[in-house]
Amino acid sequence: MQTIGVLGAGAWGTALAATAVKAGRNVRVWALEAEVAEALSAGKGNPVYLPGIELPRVQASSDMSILADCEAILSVVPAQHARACFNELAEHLSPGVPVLLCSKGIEKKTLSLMTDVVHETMPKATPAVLSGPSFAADVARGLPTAVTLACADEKLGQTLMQAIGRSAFRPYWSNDLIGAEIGGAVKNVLAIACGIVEGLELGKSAHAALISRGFAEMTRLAVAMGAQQQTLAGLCGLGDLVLTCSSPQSRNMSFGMALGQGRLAKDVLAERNSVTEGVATAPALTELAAREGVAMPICQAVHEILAGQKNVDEAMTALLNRPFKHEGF
Ligand SMILES: NC(=O)c1ccc[n+]([C@@H]2O[C@H](COP(=O)([O-])OP(=O)(O)OC[C@H]3O[C@@H](n4cnc5c(N)ncnc54)[C@H](O)[C@@H]3O)[C@@H](O)[C@H]2O)c1
Ligand SMILES: O=P(O)(O)OC[C@H](O)CO
Repeated sequence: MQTIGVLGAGAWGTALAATAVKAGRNVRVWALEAEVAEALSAGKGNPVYLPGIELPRVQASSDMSILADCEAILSVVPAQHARACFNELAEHLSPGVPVLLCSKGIEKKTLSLMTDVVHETMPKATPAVLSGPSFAADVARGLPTAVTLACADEKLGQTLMQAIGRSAFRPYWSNDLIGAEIGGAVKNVLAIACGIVEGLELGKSAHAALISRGFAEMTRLAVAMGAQQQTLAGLCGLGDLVLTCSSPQSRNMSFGMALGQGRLAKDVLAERNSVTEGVATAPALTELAAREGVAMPICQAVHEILAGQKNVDEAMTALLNRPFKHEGF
């Protein structure tokens, strides 16, 4: 597998393109913005979404035909834009080409996971999932990172791992796509909750409790949707939950911190050109949890805050006054 396409040139698409180049691949990138494509093709990196990171020259364009003939596609567009992008990508994709889903979210309109969106829009593509604790800036700087690469076919999984992996970017194979997707989507909503706890200065004990009980929510939903419980204990579940809930480098966590400090969601989001995936995933998760009959009180509290149904104090009081119960998942 020599030629890799990257759909989406935000911070993560850029970091993954840099990784694939370092792994020895030819890399082609589709960027929404022509100026981003021009900068990437000129070897100037990505001044809009990942400034200050060197990226050896890649072929980039804002015309999606650049991805035709690629042997694998890394999809790194925000979850709410994936369907529209895949509809366009379908015209350029050869049958059977693996599409490695690297974004972390659930489609709000349909409650679809990204693999569902691939099946619906590009039925001849082979979906796989890349998810785990990995800040784009860390990966682009070559700092050590490990992620889950979930793919139903182990041989294809090995091929994809060889294509993009290297010593500082270590993929681990799993056959559990649903577990990998749910882990990545839910941790973003929990990171907003952790940020709120941090912004309210409720202390590290509350922070740890939230991570543990959030992990139980993530696991409950994933298992109800057909995932293996052990997947959630891995990089794409607990690993990413710990990273994202522990650092304001996370957009989701820093967004939650701002809410906890009394700022309005719309004002914080208006200041950003980057995506805060948990904002759209929170309402989707609340609906999914109801559909699957699982309790996700922390994620629901985040949704209620974002929907203006409760303020942060009311949401926190409601969570703290839930009945005492058995600790299990
Ligand atoms: N940044 C990270 O550290 C990181 C790490 C792992 C996973 N991810 C995931 O990767 C995905 C992309 O995040 P990011 O950080 O690379 O993005 P970003 O926040 O850096 O940039 C936003 C991206 O959204 C794109 N975009 C905006 N409107 C669009 C539209 N209508 N159609 C298509 N694309 C559109 C922009 O072109 C840009 O590429 C998210 O799901 C995120 O959760 C990010
Ligand atoms: O900045 P965030 O919150 O989107 O998190 C980035 C990555 O998903 C961390 O693994």
